[in-house]
Formats: sequence, structure tokens, C-alpha cells
Amino acid sequence: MDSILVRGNGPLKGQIPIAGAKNACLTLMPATLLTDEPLTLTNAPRLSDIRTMTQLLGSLGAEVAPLQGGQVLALSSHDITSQRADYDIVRKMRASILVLGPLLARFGHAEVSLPGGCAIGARPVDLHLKALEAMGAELDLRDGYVHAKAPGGLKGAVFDFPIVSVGATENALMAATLAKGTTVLKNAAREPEIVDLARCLRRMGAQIEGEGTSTLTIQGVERLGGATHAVVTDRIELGTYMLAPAICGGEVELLGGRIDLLASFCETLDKAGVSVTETPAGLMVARREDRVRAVDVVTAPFPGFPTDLQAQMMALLATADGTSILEERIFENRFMHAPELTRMGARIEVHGGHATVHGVEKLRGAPVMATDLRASVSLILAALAAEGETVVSRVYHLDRGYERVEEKLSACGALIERIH
Ligand SMILES: CC(=O)N[C@H]1[C@@H](OP(=O)(O)OP(=O)(O)OC[C@H]2O[C@@H](n3ccc(=O)[nH]c3=O)[C@H](O)[C@@H]2O)O[C@H](CO)[C@@H](O)[C@@H]1O
Ligand SMILES: C=C(OP(=O)(O)O)C(=O)O
Repeated sequence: MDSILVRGNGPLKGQIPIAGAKNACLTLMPATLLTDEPLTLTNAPRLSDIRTMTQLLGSLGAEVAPLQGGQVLALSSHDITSQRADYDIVRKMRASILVLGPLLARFGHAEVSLPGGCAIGARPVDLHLKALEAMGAELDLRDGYVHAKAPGGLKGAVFDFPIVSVGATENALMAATLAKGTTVLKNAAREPEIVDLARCLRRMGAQIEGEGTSTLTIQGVERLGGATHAVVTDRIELGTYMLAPAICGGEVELLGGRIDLLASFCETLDKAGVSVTETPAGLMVARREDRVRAVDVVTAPFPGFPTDLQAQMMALLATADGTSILEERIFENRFMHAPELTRMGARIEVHGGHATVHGVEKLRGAPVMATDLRASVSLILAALAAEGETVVSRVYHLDRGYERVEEKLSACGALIERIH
């Protein structure tokens, strides 16, 4: 099993290109199931999660051809042979549930394994199911699978999400594009990945209004066609690498970076003493003083502070001047990185959904273990700023969501390598 070896090496200087968003690509790929015409995605990230979605779609009979080294995905669901998403693949990745809405909408039936919980929380899919039920789906939960049918097709409906859910909004949005009549999704998620999905679906012929607001209105159409769509920039990869010069010093330009994707995160960085300035090619990030200042963080749905950057922010605040409180409001168990950061000399106390981080002057290298995707990269960030050597094990978590981490950071002067 691979590990990542990092030797703390002071300030970073250089440029890092930001890839297309994993979380957008993972919802754009299942959108292929809505049409028998080709869907081409450009700016796709090269990640193990994308390969898992490729495998899942392949098991249904869809073709997914990675072109240009995987940066372009040519998808076709012309010859779908199965409407069953097996547990063997679904258990690897929760985003697998996103095939449910499209399969049901186009074929009138689907069987999708329930994904189960994961390291960061229980993560039920009840809202995905309730939204589809509101559109007339008949659902039966048996043998760990959702058995779904809509014999006369899905029907437009008004559905008010009791809490904001990115995945449930995506599933309902895709399903609604082929439902009869109008669907109104209230309290819908507003994440840039939802906006990206809506734009791609519109290119395919869907009639959607309101993306980026909390009300989505979808007028169902008879059929969707093919399209070519460029995946939006990965705001989480962007935010992660913005934290590298914040934690190590120096100055790094994030190519393709946009403030509007991360406004609340940028405000928090500013309060901590980190400057973010727009450049013709993206964003330039540098910290203003030797040490960042403590800041409090509360995670929230977009446009709030993203939960997917909470672990990385904790690594920064571990070295801040003062005490910060991080409140995790999206997932109930997303502080698994705290004890690992503590092994590196961080002073962190976790009480339920709150972590109190007492900044220390210096972290120290240590052997640590990645527990989930964002936890793994938070340990790498901490290691860049630590004294001595850190080995991060279980980096298969990292490979789900970050492509060529070692290359991107080495190009800015970091001493980081993969050990096989
Ligand atoms: C592939 C992908 O895009 N993953 C992202 C997506 O996950 P995902 O779509 O799974 O996250 P949700 O927005 O659905 O989850 C938000 C909260 O709602 C709860 N919930 C969700 C659905 C449901 O049916 N019932 C329910 O109770 C979840 O347990 C969680 O506490 O958004 C999260 C929140 O920004 C991000 O951290 C993930 O990186
Ligand atoms: C939690 C994440 O992904 P997933 O929803 O696929 O588990 C993430 O990208 O940080």
C-alpha cells in the first residue's frame, strides 16, 4: 500500500494548476444515463473515484472512454443492458447513488444498492428517496437495495428538502428533467457543482431555471440529447492548495482559481492573515505575517464554509497564533484527522461537533494515518510545515480526490514523494 513521505522544507513558491471538480464530474457522468446520445465531458479530473464511476456505468452497459489521458470522457448510454447497480461497486463510493434518479427517469425502473455509512458519518439517502417518491416513484427497500419503479413515468412535483443535500438535489434534478410536467425543488443545494450539472443538463435539452438559488424549477421534456460540457474547477482542490502557502509561507498561484467558488473560505483566510488576489491566470495566495491568526470556522452548505475544507483548515489553525474553534455542522463524525494532527504536536480538543485548536509554533513530523479523503490531505499540509519527516499511510483515500499531489507540490519546492 502506498504512503506519502514529506520533509518540511519552508516556504513554497510556484504555480499549481487546478483540475476539474471530482464532485461535479461524479454527478455529470451519471447524467449520461438520461440519453441515448453521446455526452462528452472535458476538463475531467484523473482520480480513482472517476474510475469507480466509470466501472459502475460500465456495469450498466454504458460506454465511458477516457481520451487525452483521461481529461476527456466520452460517454454513451445508447446500449444500456442493466438497471442494477451492485453493492460490490456502490460500497466503494457513495456518489454511486446518483445513478438512481437517471435510471428511473429514463427506464421506469432501477435497483441500486444502498451505499451505507462511511468514516465521516451515517450519511442516509432518505432525502434522495423521498424526492423521487414525491415524483411518483414506488420504492421498496429489500436485501440492502432500493428497488424503484415508475411504471407510467415520473411526474412533476413540488418537493421541499427538510435539510440541504447536495446529492439528493442532484438525483432529483436529473430525474425531474424527464418527468411529466413541472417539478419545483425547494431548499435545494446551491453548490457550484449543482450549477454545473444544471448547465450541462440544459445543453442536453433540459428546461431548468434557478440553479445557484435554493429553488430549482424543472419543466420535464420527452427526451434529452447529447452535449459537450467542460467540468467546473474543483473548488476543494483549489482551497486545499491555497492553504499550502498559508501554512508554509511563500507565494503560490492557483491556475484556474476563482474567488466566487470559495468566497466564504477566502474571507476566513483574510481574517487569518492570508491574502488572496486575483491574477489573469487565477489566484495568488500569500500569508501576510510569519504566523497566521486564530479564526473560528462553522461549516455550512454553499455559500458557507465548505465541510470538505474543514480538515485542511484545521491543519492551518494548528499553527496559528491563538485558539480557534471549528464547528462541523454537516457531518457528525468529521474530526478523525484531529488525533493524527495531535501526533504531529497539534493541541486539539474535540467535543461533539466542536474542535478547539490551540495553535502551536511548530508541528513535528510523525508517522500518521489517513482516515478519509480530506483528512489525508490535511496531514500532508501539516507535514509541509512541520519540522522533520512525516509518512502518511493509507493514501488510497487521497487518490480518490487529488491527482498528482506530489508533482503539484514538488513544483513549488515541497519535498514530497510517494513510497510504493
Ligand atoms: C460526491 C459529492 O458531491 N460529495 C459531496 C456531497 O456529499 P453528499 O451529497 O453525500 O452530502 P449531502 O449534502 O447530501 O449531505 C449533507 C447532510 O445531509 C445528510 N443527508 C443527506 C442525504 C439524505 O438523504 N439524508 C440526509 O440526512 C447527510 O448525512 C449530511 O449530514 O456534499 C457534501 C456536503 O457538501 C460534501 O461533503 C461531499 O464531498
Ligand atoms: C466527502 C467527500 O466525498 P464523498 O461524498 O464522495 O464521500 C469529499 O469529497 O470530501
